[in-house]
Amino acid sequence: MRIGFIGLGNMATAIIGGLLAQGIVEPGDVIGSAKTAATRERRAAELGIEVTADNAAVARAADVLVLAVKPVFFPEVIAEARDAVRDETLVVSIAAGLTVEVIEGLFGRPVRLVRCMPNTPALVGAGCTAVCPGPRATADDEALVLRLMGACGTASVIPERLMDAASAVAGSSPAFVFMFVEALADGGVAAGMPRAQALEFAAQAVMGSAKLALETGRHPGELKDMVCSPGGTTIEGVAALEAGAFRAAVMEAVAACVEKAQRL
Ligand SMILES: NC(=O)C1=CN([C@@H]2O[C@H](COP(=O)(O)OP(=O)(O)OC[C@H]3O[C@@H](n4cnc5c(N)ncnc54)[C@H](O)[C@@H]3O)[C@@H](O)[C@H]2O)C=CC1
Ligand SMILES: O=C(O)[C@@H]1CCC=N1
Repeated sequence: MRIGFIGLGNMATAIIGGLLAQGIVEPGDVIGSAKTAATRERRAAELGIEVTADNAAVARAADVLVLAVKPVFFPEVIAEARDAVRDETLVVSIAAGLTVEVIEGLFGRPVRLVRCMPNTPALVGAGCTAVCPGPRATADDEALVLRLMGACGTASVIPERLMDAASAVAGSSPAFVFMFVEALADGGVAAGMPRAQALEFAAQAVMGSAKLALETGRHPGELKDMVCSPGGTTIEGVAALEAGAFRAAVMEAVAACVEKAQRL
């Protein structure tokens, strides 16, 4: 099976890296295209995959074709590649905001299409991917995408009406988490920790907290209460975050992502 990626940016690279690391594909199974020679050369060196400037060549070679450019470039990329896409090719879009209907409209014909909303932790096998099969995707297509993306973390089928929410909560949220980790480390540095140690402690504490929530299934509020010793230090920090409208700010970040996705 050959997997083609049109676009070799941050997300495509994370997926390819995750698939390679998990041994799901070999470098020879992957062909990709990127806009610039510099990107093509870098990805070829990093990943050991075949690269080209020719999107139609990627489409022609691919049994699974991943459209991994930004939404704004979908019209030109699909116009360039669609005649080379075989009827039996499975097309996977990872674009935020673009619906199955819009993407099929750009092809101008029925295609075996599955929408995915992955995230960058796929690179280390800890991704979270939402999957939405189009009307002409077969059960085997859905199973294949679940297998590929499930090898890079978790992969779950959701209704298309929730894809913008999933894009915010899982696709975009790593950026928010990295901001949180950086801010925790800044606080540690302010209290005298060396920067590298503060970053390691912050990232490990966030990863451990997420692992504790996922593996126990206990509500985050309960887990938060487990940390807040009566009259202790943590509850002072919780009070400071509440005073800074931390939860409201996070909810507003999700809403802003959803609103932008709906405008794409
Ligand atoms: N970055 C992320 O964490 C996530 C991104 N996505 C989606 O993935 C897609 C790509 O996003 P990023 O990787 O962040 O963007 P990026 O800017 O890092 O990469 C985009 C890639 O597309 C290439 N490209 C642009 N025009 C092209 C063309 N005409 N032909 C061939 N290649 C072309 C660029 O050279 C670049 O390699 C977007 O649709 C985004 O919504 C989805 C989930 C998460
Ligand atoms: O920022 C974006 O548009 C993409 C989609 C989700 C994460 N990154």
